Amino acid sequence: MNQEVLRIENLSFAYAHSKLLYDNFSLHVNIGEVVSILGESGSGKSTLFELIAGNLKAKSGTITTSKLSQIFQDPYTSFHPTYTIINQISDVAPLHDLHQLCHSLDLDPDVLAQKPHQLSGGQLQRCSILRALLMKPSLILADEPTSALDNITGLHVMQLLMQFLDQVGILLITHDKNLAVWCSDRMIELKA
Ligand SMILES: Nc1ncnc2c1ncn2[C@@H]1O[C@H](COP(=O)(O)OP(=O)(O)OP(=O)(O)O)[C@@H](O)[C@H]1O
Repeated sequence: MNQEVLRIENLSFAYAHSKLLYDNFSLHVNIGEVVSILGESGSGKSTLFELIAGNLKAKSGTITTSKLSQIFQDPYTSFHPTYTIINQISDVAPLHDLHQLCHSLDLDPDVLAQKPHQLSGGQLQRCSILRALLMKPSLILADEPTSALDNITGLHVMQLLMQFLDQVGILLITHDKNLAVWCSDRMIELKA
């Protein structure tokens, strides 16, 4: 049976004094699925994540979500610059599966003792995925997780993330249609 990790039903939302950005919008994500959200700048992709994360309140409709973790576009701004990676990860997540996950993510555990600027963008984005997975989510919201990386590194990071689809569903924001076609079960194109 499909295990649903996100259900959005008849969502409507507008920022104050602005036109409706979402009007009766519905979407669902199951474990094992990658659902991509595409759309030009200003079409409301980041706003959707803010609504799902509970940082914004819908005007009407319902959003039902399982435990979620987020991965952001720029790994350098996802970590505090002055603390080591391991300090920042241990602040928010239990470390039981750390070594096994490092292995799956092709990450040398020694890099976790470093500070963010000492790592490459690809290494640091794998650290963001590590942090997200240690929180044991069933839903991952990934906002342009590969766009700060070169194509080959980005594809590798996406492949590593997709290994965990037996445990999670992924909602992916991307501008990259080729990436979306390659990795998605479903694609939703928002209009500005
Ligand atoms: N806090 C806010 N208050 C008012 N309007 C906002 C706010 N945040 C975003 N908007 C507007 O809402 C619309 C959708 O913005 P959003 O950031 O969700 O788009 P996006 O598709 O993620 O864009 P991009 O691809 O450039 O990141 C835009 O017109 C934007 O100007």
